[in-house]
Amino acid sequence: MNADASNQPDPVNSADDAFVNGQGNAAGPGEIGGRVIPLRPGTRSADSVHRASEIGWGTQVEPVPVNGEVLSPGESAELDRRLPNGPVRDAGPVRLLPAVRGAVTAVTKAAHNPKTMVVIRVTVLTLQGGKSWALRAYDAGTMGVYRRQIRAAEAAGDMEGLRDWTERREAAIVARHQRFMDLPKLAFGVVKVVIGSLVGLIVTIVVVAAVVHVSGAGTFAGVVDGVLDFVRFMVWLVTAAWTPVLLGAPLAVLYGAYREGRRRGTAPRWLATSAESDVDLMIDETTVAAALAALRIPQVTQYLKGGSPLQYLTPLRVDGRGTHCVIRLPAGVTADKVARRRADLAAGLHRLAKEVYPSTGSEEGILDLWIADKGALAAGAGEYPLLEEGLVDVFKGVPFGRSLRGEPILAPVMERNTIVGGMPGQGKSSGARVIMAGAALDPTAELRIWVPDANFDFEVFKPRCSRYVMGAEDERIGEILEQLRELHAEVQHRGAILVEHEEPQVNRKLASAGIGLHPLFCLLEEAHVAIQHPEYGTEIAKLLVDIVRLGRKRGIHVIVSTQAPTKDSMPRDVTRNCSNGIAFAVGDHVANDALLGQGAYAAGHRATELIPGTDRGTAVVKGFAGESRSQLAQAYFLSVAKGNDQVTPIIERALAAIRATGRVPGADRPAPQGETNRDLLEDLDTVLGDDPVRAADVPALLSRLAPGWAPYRTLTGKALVAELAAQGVKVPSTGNKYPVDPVTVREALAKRATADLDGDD
Ligand SMILES: Nc1ncnc2c1ncn2[C@@H]1O[C@H](COP(=O)(O)OP(=O)(O)OP(=O)(O)O)[C@@H](O)[C@H]1O
Repeated sequence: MNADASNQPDPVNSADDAFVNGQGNAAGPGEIGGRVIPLRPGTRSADSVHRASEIGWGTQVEPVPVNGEVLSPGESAELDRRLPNGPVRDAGPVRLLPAVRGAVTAVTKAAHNPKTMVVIRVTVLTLQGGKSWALRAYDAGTMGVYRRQIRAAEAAGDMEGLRDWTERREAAIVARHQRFMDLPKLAFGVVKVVIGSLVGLIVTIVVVAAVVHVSGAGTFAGVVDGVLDFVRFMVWLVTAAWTPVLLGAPLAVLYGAYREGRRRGTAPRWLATSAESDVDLMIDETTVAAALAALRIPQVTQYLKGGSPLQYLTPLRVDGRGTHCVIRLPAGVTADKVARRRADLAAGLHRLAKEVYPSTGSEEGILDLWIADKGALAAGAGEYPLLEEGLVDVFKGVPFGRSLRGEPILAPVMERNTIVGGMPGQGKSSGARVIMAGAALDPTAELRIWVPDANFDFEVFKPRCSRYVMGAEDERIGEILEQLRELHAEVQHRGAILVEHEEPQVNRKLASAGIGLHPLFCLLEEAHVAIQHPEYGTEIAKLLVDIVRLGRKRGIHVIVSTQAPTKDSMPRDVTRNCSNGIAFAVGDHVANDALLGQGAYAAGHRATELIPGTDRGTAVVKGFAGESRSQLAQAYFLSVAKGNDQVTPIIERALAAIRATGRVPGADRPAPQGETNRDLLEDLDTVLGDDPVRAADVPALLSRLAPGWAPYRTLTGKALVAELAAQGVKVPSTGNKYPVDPVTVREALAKRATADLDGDD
């Protein structure tokens, strides 16, 4: 609102001016005339500023008529209320002219009327859809895809790519030309087929009519009349349907254009209505380029600024539940750099971080990008397929999850071992549980589960297991060691059975033959806890190495689960012999390669690119689809939570299937009992011959006699002498050799026996 600068002072403006200039009006109270103070630039319209500079300080201001009306504070507040953006600031209390007020009210109403907004939005989207079709038609007509790739290869100095795309373009032109040349031939062929069909139809009608006539079932003319009636009906039907079809066609085209416009997702944001919050952004070359540009990586920005399109090694194409492409990034940018900005990239693509999977392709500078359709991954892998019914043949694999593309993934388990790893809480136990649930559903399979930790995760499997140990206490880990020794012996035994049957490895036939070669699934959870146990760890590690190395071909599948495998927490020979690798989010390339194989990180198989939390339940899996390939998998999830225990019904179903055929495989053999007590004097009596033996050499003899008895493994000569002294057997020092004399030992034994007898009396 312009100031009224006439000689007649505007009381409102005067107050305003005084405020903005920081001084009062020069005229005293009651004075009408006085010095006119020009307005400070920036607080008034350009027009008034311009005039102020023209007139200079203290110049008489020309009167300018202004359409306005002085309002009372009440009227001013009422106007504020009606105007769309709340109270008017710095405008002074004014009343609009009726015509302007009408227009403002109409526009305001329209802008706030959802129906009007929808109409505008639909119109804009339909027009944009039409434009998109036109551009696509132009693109297709002028071989746009090839054109852009040729430019991109040229810009990147990629001569091979340039040659390749040029050749592809030429081949496409030749093919199109050929199709064009073939058109007359095609049309002629269609005409021939139509005429042939007509003639065939007429002949058939004539033959049928003749047969009807001859057989006396009707007359020749009757059949022909019937056919003619049918033809007349069809003509009538087409004529009747023609008008609605003609009227509906433009509507269908408009609807198609609207859909196309929505897919492009480029309608102005201010036109979005709450009903369309699910509008998807169409993923195409432009949106991908824009999302990459928004990362503000200098080389990418510079490259795109130069007008060169991105170089697509695999152009964008629909891939299962999303879109996939492979891009050669501008020189100096690694795919890893982009992958590390995954959340930012996702924001640019209007996706959640877990819906965008950038990874390193076959070279550092090649970006493999998969973008899920909006919301497509929300349901995770979905329901475990064998939740309600079904059994498994482990020779065909067990259900594990779904690829991001949505295809079910089976984990191959025979002749393999599996290592599962990742940061805490990312899904290791759940992943192992899914594999073991699958194994449980094969009635021929035996299950052994060892959890060296106080952990409920696998308790529900207990009834299906032939061996189950859970707990972090030393005794529990000692038990695990015992059972690994038993398994180690079984590996050897199975080898002998295979030799007997002249087979190199267990197959389905042998596995089902009841000769001790049934599939055996062993899970060692939190394996690092057992392997790093101060007393039993070394032997556990040694046994594991042998079992994973030799057990594969003998029908034994070992799953080791650990957090971040290092050379101390997981022997290299174990990781090397696990051809299945399941890596949930990991912290560094060392853990990555331990899970996915040496060199996996360098080859672009990177669980380091998974985001802890965001990607819970999603893993990079190796060995599930060919040895050299890895893929991203969403694991099925089987809850064992109280009130939502999904595993127990599976175990019950598995047990019912087993009862129909026999017993839980392996459960008939009692678990090896860890040694709870040994008698030192009895053992010395056994290991010592007739001559005295140096005390330092005796522990080795005792260990050989009872390898499972931990105290013998740590026993020293000096400790032995002390222990014998405590039991009444004196060992002389004799030249510092401390010979343990079998005679003294046997005397002590006899003495003890007599004392026992005396006690009994
Ligand atoms: N495939 C999945 N789908 C959905 N949620 C999952 C999936 N896997 C795991 N989760 C969620 O993550 C939680 C932790 O999973 P889990 O116990 O398997 O992790 P972990 O890696 O074994 O953790 P820790 O190392 O602490 O034992 C689960 O309770 C579950 O809520």
